[in-house]
Amino acid sequence: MSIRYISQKLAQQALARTYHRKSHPRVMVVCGPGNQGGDGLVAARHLHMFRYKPTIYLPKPGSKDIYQRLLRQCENLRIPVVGSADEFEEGLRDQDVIMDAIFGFSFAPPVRKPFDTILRLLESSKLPIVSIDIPSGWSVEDGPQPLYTQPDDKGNSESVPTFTPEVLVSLTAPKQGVKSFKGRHFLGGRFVPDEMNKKFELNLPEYDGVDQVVELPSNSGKL
Ligand SMILES: NC(=O)C1=CN([C@@H]2O[C@H](COP(=O)(O)OP(=O)(O)OC[C@H]3O[C@@H](n4cnc5c(N)ncnc54)[C@H](OP(=O)(O)O)[C@@H]3O)[C@@H](O)[C@H]2O)[C@@H](O)CC1
Repeated sequence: MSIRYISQKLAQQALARTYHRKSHPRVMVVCGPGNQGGDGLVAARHLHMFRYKPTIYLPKPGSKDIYQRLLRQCENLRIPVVGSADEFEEGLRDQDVIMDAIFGFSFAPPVRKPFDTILRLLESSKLPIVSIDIPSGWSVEDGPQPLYTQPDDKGNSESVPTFTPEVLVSLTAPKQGVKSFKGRHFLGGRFVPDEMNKKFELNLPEYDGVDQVVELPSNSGKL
């Protein structure tokens, strides 16, 4: 089984440890077009299997075959999928928590449409947010930075707010840019060989029993 197939399930596990399905059953899973969006689709499927009520928002579905197949699995389970920003904004009124699976480590500013609108909606939402790997819009190296839209034909660009999630689920190892993160921070990806851990001085924590996620000490993006 590949790293991707294992790691995709971890976001659901970390969310479930923080937001119980009885208090927070409705989860809006916002999926980007890359591998992180694929992780979001797997998390949505697992949330469904664990009796949450996920809704998927796909502003720009990924074109890879695996992405399409992951989406098909969600559709087969009748997990609702919304495609427009209006539906998303409307749908947010009936949610308990947002899972941010928009951008991971391949995000490169400036922000292209329609993701500027989506990041604004997330920032203004009063709902708790669980981000996968790195909060969308943050720099993977430098954390939250001033963010702008791609310049229009006249060279004008607008500022786009960044948000800070309540919960972060780092995959494999926390990224440099989340050192300042102060919310609940989980790490998933119990598949790094000891040799690699030592060689790159990752200083990864021990996982308990057969757990696939481990909670990191509060206020510590650094291991
Ligand atoms: N690979 C692995 O081994 C593992 C990966 N894992 C997970 O995958 C994540 C990395 O996945 P990734 O590399 O596919 O890219 P990702 O961060 O999802 O987004 C790229 C997409 O975003 C888009 N986009 C970018 N910039 C943009 C902008 N300014 N404005 C608008 N759009 C923009 C860009 O779209 P496009 O250029 O196609 O329009 C592209 O398709 C990683 O963080 C972790 O979560 C785990 O499962 C562990 C194993």
